[in-house]
Amino acid sequence: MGYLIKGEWHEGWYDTSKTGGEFVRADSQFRDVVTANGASNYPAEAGRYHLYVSLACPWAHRALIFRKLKQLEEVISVSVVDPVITEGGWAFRDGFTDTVNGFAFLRETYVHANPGYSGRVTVPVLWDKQTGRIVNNESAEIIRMLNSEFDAFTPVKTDFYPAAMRREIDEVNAFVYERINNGVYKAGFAGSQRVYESAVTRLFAALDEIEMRLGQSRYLVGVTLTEADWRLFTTLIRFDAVYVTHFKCNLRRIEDYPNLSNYLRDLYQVPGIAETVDFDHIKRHYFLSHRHLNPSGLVPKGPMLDYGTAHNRERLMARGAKRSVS
Ligand SMILES: N[C@@H](CCC(=O)N[C@@H](CS)C(=O)NCC(=O)O)C(=O)O
Repeated sequence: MGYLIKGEWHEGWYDTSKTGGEFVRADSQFRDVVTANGASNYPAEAGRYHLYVSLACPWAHRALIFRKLKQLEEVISVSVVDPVITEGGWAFRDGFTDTVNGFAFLRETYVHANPGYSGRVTVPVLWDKQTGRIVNNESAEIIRMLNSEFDAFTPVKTDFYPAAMRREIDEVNAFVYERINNGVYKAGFAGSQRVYESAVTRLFAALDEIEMRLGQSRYLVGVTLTEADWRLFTTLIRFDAVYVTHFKCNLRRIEDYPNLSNYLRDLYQVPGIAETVDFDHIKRHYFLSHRHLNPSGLVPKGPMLDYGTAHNRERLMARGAKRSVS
């Protein structure tokens, strides 16, 4: 694992010494947008854009979910990196190939797009084949583009970020991002016992709150399945398999929460979603990439959980969310 400084690769782990042991996620740097109406440099077109993803990564998983839900498989192509990060960062090897540029390492896309790039090399990356540039490497923005800007090229017009619900979706997203999506990393990458304990306590307080909310409504924002649910899903589906042990988020499992565990099954069983979940990549990525957290390099065999079993969420269809997160 490492990062680029002015286009040069350096090996190195996240430095938490300057932040009192706290893991601080850096902002993504490529923030252009694809637009349906040509209002940006990147007009929506079929076959022009490419996604670089890891099947292991919760942020990249968001993008794969939106590509699947919006039936954009023929419109936006994909390259999958090797799930294990070793020296050199995310790489294409052992059958994982960069089908657009033929690069050996993902970092080459960053340097190609910006030769002076300094920062981490992360997935997902939305690449423009026409200009050879990175359009965007922020999953929260990539899913918005897939949700709305490619509707001319898909029969699926479902809007997962409807205008009338945006305020509430944004509110839930902010809470879920800070306390849960990033919360598991704050626990797992904490550089001291104090920081870890505080992170894990905040994480589970947030899960308790979401558990209550999901007792009132089928989805995070009432009876409509929205972007907010998919953003939570990618963390929940990794939780019992990885975060409980590898990141020491072990006060409870998702399986121990009646509402969260049924909700997770409900989302997992949405047509197409199970195909986007790859537990082999997920487990190998975390347990083999962060070797200082798992020096033996052994990948756990379990847990034995089946997300295809029945859930009880339909009974909540008539009711909307009454509670709001604080
Ligand atoms: N804010 C970014 C975060 C992406 C991210 O951190 N991806 C991780 C994989 S789960 C990564 O590529 N990490 C490599 C690194 O930090 O060196 C997004 O949501 O797109």
